[in-house]
Order: sequence, then structure tokens, then C-alpha cells
Amino acid sequence: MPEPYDPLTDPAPAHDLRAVLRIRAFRRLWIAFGLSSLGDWIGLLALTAMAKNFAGDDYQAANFAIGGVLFLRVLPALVMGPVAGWVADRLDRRWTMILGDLIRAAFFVSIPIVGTLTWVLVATVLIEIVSLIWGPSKDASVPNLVPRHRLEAANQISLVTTYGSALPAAVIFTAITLAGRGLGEVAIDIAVYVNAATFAVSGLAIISVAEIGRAGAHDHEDHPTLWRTMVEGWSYVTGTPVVRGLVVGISGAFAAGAVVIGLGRTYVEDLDAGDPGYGVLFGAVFGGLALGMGFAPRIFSGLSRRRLFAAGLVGSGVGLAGLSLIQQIEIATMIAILLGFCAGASWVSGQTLLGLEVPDNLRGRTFAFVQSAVRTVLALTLAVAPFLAGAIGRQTVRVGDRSLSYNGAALTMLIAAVVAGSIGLVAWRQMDDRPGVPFWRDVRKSFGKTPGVYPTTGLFVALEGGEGAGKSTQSALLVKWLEDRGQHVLLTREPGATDLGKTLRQIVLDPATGDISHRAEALIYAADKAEHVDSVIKPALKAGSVVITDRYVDSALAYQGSGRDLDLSDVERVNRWATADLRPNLTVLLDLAPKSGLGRFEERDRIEAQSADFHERVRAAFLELAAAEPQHYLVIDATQDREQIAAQIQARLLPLLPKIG
Ligand SMILES: Nc1ncnc2c1ncn2[C@@H]1O[C@H](COP(=O)(O)OP(=O)(O)O)[C@@H](O)[C@H]1O
Ligand SMILES: Cc1cn([C@H]2C[C@H](O)[C@@H](COP(=O)(O)OP(=O)(O)O)O2)c(=O)[nH]c1=O
Repeated sequence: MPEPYDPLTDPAPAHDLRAVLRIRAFRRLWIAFGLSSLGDWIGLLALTAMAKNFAGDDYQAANFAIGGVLFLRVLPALVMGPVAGWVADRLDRRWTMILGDLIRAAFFVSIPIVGTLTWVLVATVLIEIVSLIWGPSKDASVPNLVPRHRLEAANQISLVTTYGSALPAAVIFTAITLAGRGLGEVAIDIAVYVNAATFAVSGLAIISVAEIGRAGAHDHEDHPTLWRTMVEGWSYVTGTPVVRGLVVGISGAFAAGAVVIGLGRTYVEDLDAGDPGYGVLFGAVFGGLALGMGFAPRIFSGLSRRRLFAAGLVGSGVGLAGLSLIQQIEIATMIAILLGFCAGASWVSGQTLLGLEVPDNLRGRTFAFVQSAVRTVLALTLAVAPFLAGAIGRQTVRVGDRSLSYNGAALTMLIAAVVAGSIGLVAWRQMDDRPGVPFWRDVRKSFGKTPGVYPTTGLFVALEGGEGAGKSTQSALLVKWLEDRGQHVLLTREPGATDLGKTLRQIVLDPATGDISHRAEALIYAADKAEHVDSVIKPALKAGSVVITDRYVDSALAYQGSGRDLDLSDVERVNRWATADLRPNLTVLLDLAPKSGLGRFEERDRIEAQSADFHERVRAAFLELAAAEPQHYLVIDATQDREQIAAQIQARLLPLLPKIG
């Protein structure tokens, strides 16, 4: 039984992964589970390599044998996944896991001993069936070992371990086959024995985890059939274009990686790289995937998720095309890393977007559907790609007196490249949220940007726009509307909302100040913001108020960054630092041609007195900022009536308002 949660003995936050691993029983299970995952991946590599060796030098037979092994590995999950869960729920979990590991070890040992292709195929299915029952037993025993608030972290560790072990597995496989080069096919046999050993050790390790119990009667879950999940999910997904695009794209990203795995063994043969080359290629794809999932969103944090998603898919397609055309193992390895990176980037941004696009009550069902769709696509790709490659075979075409030779694996990759690339381009066209902004400029600008801090208590709204656009007018109307709805409201402005700010405002806006250096001007505005955020905005948000500010960071980016001759990224860095990167939940941009806005006044302050050109640049800068992050902006045509404008602001704010009471 898990110890009840005691914050005194276990004060680490819930998401702390190390805190989960400090729980002894879970740590042991994790070691066992890590070993069997590692073994599983080595097994995949070894059995495909072995299937190829059994098929001999016949290119077609080799591809068919590999396709067979890969297909049979995924087939049991498709056919009997839910049944396996049902069976697992009725057995003693600890003994299921111990015996499951030992049985798998025995099957693996038997494969080189029997030494026929048929037995490789049969054993693959049998091992997979055992794995299918082992997996749910493991998943179900985790809640018995860790306290409830650490369950999510525990699941995260499990997921990372499952896929993360592919990379060390590739390294071990490559090392064994390299070391055993002189031994011929015996090297593969050794890899299979190593794999069997990981399972045996895993099984023995579980013997010591006595805390894993038998399933209680109340633990039986209703496992929906794959078919039902697919049908229910499908009807929702097909009705929503963005979600449909995402599901197709996520499956496409997986398929692109799967093509390389499925074709890898025969592909490297033509590169004269053999089994070690296969291990390297496999590791490169998985290493790239891990890098893409872990780092792409951070590296391209300024790029919109939709663009990253589509670009990742196109990138995977380009990678596949590269692999099919460049037949040299070192370059192919680098391309495979890049391909994995792109597919991983697409996968994470796709998952994030799905989470944002799908309403809460449908999310579980949609994610279940995506998982099933991905599995099905994986199974089909792993099986079909080698069969297609085998059917195409090795071909030589004579062009004049030169002969051009190509093989089925390379050609199949080219076909997959076209498919993945096309899916990416369609996703791009359907989902691009920044039409008119060139992609490469977006990528360049996105480097090194931080995602920003958005308040989670209260609501932070900024009004932006040029001179005389109506910000003061609208903020007054907004305060009244919010107060009528019972909200706590703080109306504030920049520059000059604090004592320090008043002095700074006096300096920076008084025409008597004359010309000051542009950097000094930028720093004075930034200092005003620092004081404003720290002493006024943050405390009010913390207390749950709706804070409306007349101008904020965008004004600095537009006036000092684009209006003046300063580098926009410098101005941005200074202002993000000054405001601790706090950003408005919504920025309302009142867009108005400068001459209309300035025409609403008679007197001019130091900034208003700038040239017409200056004010045009400011307006364009505001619009560009809004286009970069549409989800955090409302752009309004400020030539409309006061009431029309107010109504549009209210409609957009209504769903964002803090709950009262
Ligand atoms: N929608 C509108 N149409 C016409 N005039 C407006 C509108 N909104 C505000 N004004 C007028 O324009 C001038 C500038 O408005 P104000 O709210 O002070 O702008 P800002 O705060 O953006 O400088 C004021 O005289 C105001 O009465
Ligand atoms: C907040 C901020 C304002 N400004 C400029 C814009 C305005 O011309 C001036 C603010 O004066 P203000 O009289 O508050 O203008 P408005 O009524 O149009 O909002 O300061 C900057 O240049 N950088 C900034 O960061």
C-alpha cells in the first residue's frame, strides 16, 4: 500500500521526477521495466536483421521477411489489445510480470536455437502476446506503488523510458554487431541472447517488489474495443477540419519515422553498411525524435505551433527524399537525425494543438482515437513499406550508354517523402495562422524568444494603438462594463502610473526635454514599466482583479523598436526583462491611420510631434505584433463608433473573465 502523503516527510513538488524515483518499490519496478523496454528494442532490431539473413541475398525475399516480422509485431496489439487488458486484470500482477519476463526470455533464447524464419515469425507473435498482458499489469500496479499526487510524474517516467530506451538499444545493437563482425550471423544471435538476458534480469528484479498486489474487484476497468474507439473518434474528428488535419498530420509524422525503420535493414545493405549500419540508422531516427520532442518547441518558441507542426511534416518529407537520393551512410545518418527531429517537432506541436482545439469533454476520446490511429498507421507502414520495396526489387535502367540502378527501398522512401511532404503542405495551407508573413523570417525571429508568462489569477488586458485611437475612451467604457458585472477592476496606464513613473513621464514627454538619446528614451520607458509591473500590476492580478492598462510593452516595441532606429530584438529583451516577461492575457489593438488619430487633438507632446513616417512605422509594428500571436490579440478598426468598438471588446473578453464569488 502507498504511504499516505505527508508533506513533512515528502515535501518535493508533485512534478519532481526524482521524488518518484525515491520511492523504493517504484524504483525497482522502473529498473525492471527499463530493462525489458531495452530488451524489446534490441529484439526488434535483432529479429528484423535475422529475418533478412534467413531470406539470404534475394532482395525481394529479404524485404518480405522483414515486413512480416514488423507486421506480426504490431498485429497482436491491433487484434487483441483490449482483451489483453481484460486478462491482465484477472491475474496476479506480480506473478504475471515475473513469468511474463521469464517466458519472453525463453522464447528469445529459442529463436537462434531453432534457427528458422518460420519460428522467428511465430515466436514474434507469441512474445508480443505476452508483452500485451505484461504492459497493462505494469501500468495497473503503478498506482499501488506511488501516492496519487505523484502518479502523473510516474507515468511521465514510464513514457520516457519506453521510447527513451530505443536509443541505448540501438547503441548496444550496433556495438554487438560491430564487435562480432568476423563472426558473421553469430553476432545477431549474441544480440538476441543479450536481449533474453535483459528480460530474465527484469523478471528476477520484480520478485523483490512485494508491494505489487492482485487486482481488486473494483479495479476492473472497462476497456473499450479498438473498433469502438475508432468509430466514435472518427465521427468527431471528421466533423472538425483543424482536428482532422492534426490527426492526419500526427499519423503522418509517425509513418515517416516508421518507413525508415521498416526499410532500414535493406536500405543499409545497399550502402554496404550491414547490421551495424542498421543500428546506427535506427538510433539516429530515435535520437532525432527525442531531440525534436524535447527541444523543438523551446528552440522555435517564437514560431506559431501550427507553423511548427506543418513545417515539421514537410521537413520529414524532405528528410525521406534525402535518404532515398543520397546513398552514403554518414550523410544518411545525419539526415535520419534531422528527419527524426522534424517528426518529433510535429508530434509534440500536434499534441499541444489537439489539447487546445478539442473541448474538455471530448479530449479523452480524441486522444484515444489518435493513439489507435497512430498504431494502425504504424502497423500498415511497417508492413507495407518493405513489401512495396520487395515488389519493386532492384532495378537497373539503361539511359543511353549509362546504366542507372536503384533499389526498392530507396524508391519506396521517395514515395513516402512525397506523401509526407504533401500532407505537410496541405496542413500548412489549411491551418496557417500567419498568412502573409514569410516562414523564414518567422523562423529567424523565433530564435531565442521566450514564451512569456501569462497571469493565471485575475485577468490582464492591455489597450494599444497610436495617438488618439480611443484607448482612454474604451478603457473607461470597459471599466464600467466590468464593474457592472461585479468584477474587481484596476485601470492603469503607461507611462506614469507610479510615483517614480510620474517623474519619468514628465522627463520623457515634456517637449522641453528636447532630443535625448534613443537608448536613454527606451530605458526610461522600460524603468517606468518595471516599477509599474512590480508595484501595481502584479499585486492586483494576484488579488484576482481585472487589470486594464492603457499601453504596455507593445508600445515600447512599436515606438522605440520600430519607430526609432533601435534594434527591435534589443528593445524586446530589455522590456521583457523589465516586466519579468509578464504578458497580457489579451491585448486590444485599436487600429487607426495616424492622421485620423492625430487629427483628434490640437496640442502635441514630444512623441506625438514625431514625423508622419514615424507614426506609420508604429502602426505597422503594432499590426505585426498582433498577427504573430492571434490567440492573444483583438485587432479592432478604430474608425467605428465608440459603442460598436466597446461591444466587440466585451464579446471577446466575456469568456476570459475570472469567476466571481
Ligand atoms: N470611436 C471614436 N470615434 C471618434 N472619435 C473618438 C472615438 N473614440 C474616441 N474619440 C475621440 O478621440 C479623441 C482621442 O481619444 P482617446 O480615447 O483619448 O484616445 P487615446 O487614449 O488612444 O489617445 C478624444 O477626443 C475622443 O473623444
Ligand atoms: C508606454 C510607452 C509609451 N510611449 C509613448 C506613446 C505616447 O506617445 C506616449 C504616451 O503618452 P500618452 O499621453 O499616455 O499617450 P496616449 O494618450 O496616446 O496613450 O508615450 C512610448 O514611446 N513607449 C512606451 O513604452
